[in-house]
Amino acid sequence: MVDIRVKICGLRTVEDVAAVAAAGAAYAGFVFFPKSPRHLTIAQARVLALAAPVGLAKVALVVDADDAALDAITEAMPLDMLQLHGHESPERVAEVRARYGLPVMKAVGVADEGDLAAVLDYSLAADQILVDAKPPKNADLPGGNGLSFDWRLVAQRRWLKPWMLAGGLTPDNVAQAIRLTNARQVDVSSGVEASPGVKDASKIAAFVAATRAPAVPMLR
Ligand SMILES: O=C(O)c1ccccc1N[C@@H]1O[C@H](COP(=O)(O)O)[C@@H](O)[C@H]1O
Repeated sequence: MVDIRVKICGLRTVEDVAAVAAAGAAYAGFVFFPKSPRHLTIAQARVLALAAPVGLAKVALVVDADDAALDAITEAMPLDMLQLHGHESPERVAEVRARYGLPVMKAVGVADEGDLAAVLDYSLAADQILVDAKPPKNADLPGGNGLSFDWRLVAQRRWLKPWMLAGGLTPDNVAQAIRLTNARQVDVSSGVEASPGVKDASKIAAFVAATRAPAVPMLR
């Protein structure tokens, strides 16, 4: 069976970190975006990053962050990856990667086929691509909205860089999403919450377990 690497994003407590590690996820995501119910101060995130066990990769999610903000985050805590979830250009992605010496994952919002061109645009600059649902116009958040896109758009795609599927994934639909898209990495935030910003350990465990289970054939 292929080992699917799971990222659980938007952790806010040390209990969340423990639940993510116990479930066997590969990545823990910390959100630095004040409008998000998952936003952390640097001091809060530092506590969580230091609580993460060896082997759980710590990802800082930022949205159009400037160097001052990234300096403060990266100097305060050990990190394994930066996730850029705003309108960062390929040039800015390359700049961030060079300045901080960390792998960079660039989020690309997808609503239709045309949006996939951006995956190529970022493929040289970024280490990984996060293929997420495009947020609705006037949404407060550029991600973490619990919305999915038509997975058939990325079905069986091969790209230059490793990619991660996100957007509206849940314990109930992730196996089907993996089967349809052949994604080897998946990312979830609201689908494992009891309420916005409040993670549910049983949903985290169920989500990771669902990525390990053989997917049932899709009914057409
Ligand atoms: O989670 C957030 O609050 C967030 C805020 C700003 C940008 C991105 C955010 N989350 C990312 O979006 C994906 C998908 O979220 P969901 O599962 O549909 O709720 C999430 O995994 C984060 O990487």
